[in-house]
Amino acid sequence: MIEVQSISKHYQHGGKSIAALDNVSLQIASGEIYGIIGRSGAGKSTLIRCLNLLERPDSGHVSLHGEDITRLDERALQQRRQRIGMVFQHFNLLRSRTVAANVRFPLELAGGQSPAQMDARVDELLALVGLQDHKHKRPSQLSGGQKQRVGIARALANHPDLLLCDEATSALDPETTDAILALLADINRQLGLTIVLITHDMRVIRQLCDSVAVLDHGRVVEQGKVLDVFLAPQHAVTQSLLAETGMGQGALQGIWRQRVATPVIKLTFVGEPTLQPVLDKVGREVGLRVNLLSGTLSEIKDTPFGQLLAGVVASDVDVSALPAIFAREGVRCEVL
Ligand SMILES: Nc1ncnc2c1ncn2[C@@H]1O[C@H](COP(=O)(O)OP(=O)(O)OP(=O)(O)O)[C@@H](O)[C@H]1O
Repeated sequence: MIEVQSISKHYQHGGKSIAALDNVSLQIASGEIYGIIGRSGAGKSTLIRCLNLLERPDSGHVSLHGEDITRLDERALQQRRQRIGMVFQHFNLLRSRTVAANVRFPLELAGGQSPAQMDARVDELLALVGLQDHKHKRPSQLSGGQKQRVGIARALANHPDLLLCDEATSALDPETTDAILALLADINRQLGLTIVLITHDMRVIRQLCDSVAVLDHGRVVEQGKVLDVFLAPQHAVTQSLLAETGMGQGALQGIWRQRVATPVIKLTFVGEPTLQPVLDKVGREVGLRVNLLSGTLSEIKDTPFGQLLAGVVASDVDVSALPAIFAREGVRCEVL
C-alpha cells in the first residue's frame, strides 16, 4: 500500500505563494495501476515527484509499503529511491551511451554486482521490453517507442517495488502509445509491480488503470475505481475530460431531451451482459419497443461496457418499472 497523507506544496513566484498541492491524500493498493489525471497546472508533476521526494512537500507524509519516507535522512532516501523506478515523457537517456549501457547505469550506481551479473541483468531487461537486437545502438538510432522501452528497462533495473510514469506516452503517436501501454500492463501483470502514472489523457486511464484520481487546482476532486468514475463521473472536471474523449454523454442527453417526445432511457451494460441480447429479451417480455438514439461499445481496461440511449415507443409496463426489470438481467437502466 502506498499512502499519501495530507500533502501540501507551495511555490513562491513573483512574491506570491502558489498552492501546487493542497492537502492531497491518496491510497494506492499494492499491485494496482493508479492514474492521476488533470489539466495543465493541476499539480500532477508536483504530486508524482512528491512520491519519491524529488520534491519535498511542505507538510504531510508519504508512506511506501508501511515506511514513512518523509522521515528518512538524505542517505537513506537515496538508497530507497533505487527501488522506485521512474519513466519520463522525454525519456532522459544518456546520448553518449549505448542502449545496454543506459540500462546498466542504475546498476552501476547501486553497486554490489559483478560486471557479469550486471550484463546478465541488462540482457534480461532488454528481453522483457523486446529490445535484444538493439543493445549496441545509441539512443539517436532509435524510434520514440524504442527509446521509451529503454527508459522502462532502465527504470526496472534495480527490481523496484514502485514504478512512477511521468506522461510516459505523451510524446508518442497513438499506435506507439498503445504498444507502450500494453507493455506497462504486461509488466504490471508479470511482476505484480505497483505503477503510478500521471497523464492528461483519459484514454490512457481507460486502457491501463485500475483506479484514478482527478486533480484540479492542486486538489483531488474525485477518486475511485476507473469503471465507477467513468460510468458515473461526479465532478465537472471529470465530466469535461470524459466528454473530450467522446465518453461523456451529457451533451447528447441534452440534445435528445429537447427533440424526443417519448421517455428516454439510458442502459449501461458492464461485463458479460454487454455480450448478451438483453434488450431483445426484455423487449419480448414486456412489449418494449424502442427508438435507438445513440450507442457506444468500449472497454475499460479488460472489461467491456456499452451504453445505449433509447426513446421508449411502446411498453406493456410503466416506464418507471423498467430499471428493476433490466436490473434482473444485470443491466443498469435510468429513465432520463
Ligand atoms: N518550480 C516551480 N516554481 C514555481 N511554480 C511552480 C513550480 N513548479 C510548478 N509550479 C506551479 O505549480 C502548479 C502545478 O504545476 P505542475 O507542474 O505540478 O502541474 P501539472 O499538472 O503537472 O501541469 P502540466 O500538465 O502542464 O505539466 C502550476 O501553477 C505551476 O505553475
